[in-house]
Amino acid sequence: MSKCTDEEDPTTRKPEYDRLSKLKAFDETRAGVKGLVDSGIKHVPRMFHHQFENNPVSCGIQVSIPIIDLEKVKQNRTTREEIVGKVRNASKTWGFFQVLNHGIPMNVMEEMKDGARRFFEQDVESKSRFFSRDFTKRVVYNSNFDLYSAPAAKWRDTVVCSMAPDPPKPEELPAVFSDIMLEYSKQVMNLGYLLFELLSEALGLNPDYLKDIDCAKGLVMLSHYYPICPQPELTLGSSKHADNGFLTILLQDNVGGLQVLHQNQWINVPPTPGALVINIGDLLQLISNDRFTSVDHRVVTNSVSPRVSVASFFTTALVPDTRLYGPIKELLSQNNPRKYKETTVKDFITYFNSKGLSGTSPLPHFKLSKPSHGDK
Ligand SMILES: O=C(O)CCC(=O)C(=O)O
Ligand SMILES: [Fe+2]
Repeated sequence: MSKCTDEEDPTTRKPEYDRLSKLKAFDETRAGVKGLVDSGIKHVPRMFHHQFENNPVSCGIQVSIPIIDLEKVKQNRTTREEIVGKVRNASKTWGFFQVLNHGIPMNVMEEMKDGARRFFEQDVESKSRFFSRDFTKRVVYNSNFDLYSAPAAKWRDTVVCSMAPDPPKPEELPAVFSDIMLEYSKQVMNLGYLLFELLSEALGLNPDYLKDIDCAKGLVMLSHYYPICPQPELTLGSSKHADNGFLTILLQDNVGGLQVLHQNQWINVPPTPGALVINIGDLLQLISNDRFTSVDHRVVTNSVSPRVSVASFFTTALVPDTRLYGPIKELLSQNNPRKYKETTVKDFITYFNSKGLSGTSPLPHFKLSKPSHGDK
């Protein structure tokens, strides 16, 4: 076994552990976690070992995030209001829901997952062209965006691409999935517009409100590959975190592994044919003054099947933007005073990144020490 894998044979474990050089050696392979698995690794290297907290995993099949059927969203006022009510409840109590009949054709979703899988399953040389840690680049492939700052590395590889407001030219994207990335992201933008309308209405605002303040302006797409893991009990595909943007639309394959923290229990989000998973991000919680909730989630690994997911983040994190976001004034009242300071998306993300995916919410940092009745 080569040194870069950091694989530890328990019988020859050495007392000293130079974590940084292990991380560097791993990073320099540019082959990601998939490269470790392809090399035949039998033990999860120490840099991937996670501290597990005590929250139990719910074994009940009766608890699950809500599933909302959008089919009748444009049929008439009553059906629309019913759907808006479900979106409001789910966004408050769960921060997560799945949507069906959302308008993105099944074949586009399937091709997007196949395309992402093709990218990761090609040879290392082809992927290396996109290997970088500089997120100002249009396409960035690496393993663990916070490899050097997080307490433990995650068992996954990712390719990140900024798709809006300035869509890439096909030749800027990896050829193995450029066409489907463009098609899928166009469809995701349309679904995003609809979801932001429903969320605006759920807050009692006019349907265009959230779009008009640029919540749907930026789209960053993360395609994740979670290789098979020889010791799933030691590591995580994604550690506990909440998403920092406005909204996330997640496409997952049929393997499963995503869990949402609800009432201190990890609840599985079962793959549901044709469905997309939607979750509220931290910035939407902030501007809704806590009417919506950004909820912690994680991904567990397994030893049976690699998993692919595509997370589309509505965020202007990668766009120069000086707009200030604070609790929406129309939502504030004597009984509902403002809870947060204003921030730019850039400052919010910079603070978030300084913590890595450590599971610590950035929201308390932007909270006013005393809710304010001023400027409601
Ligand atoms: O792969 C998943 O199911 C979740 C990914 C995720 O949480 C993220 O990209 O923020
Ligand atoms: Fe996430």
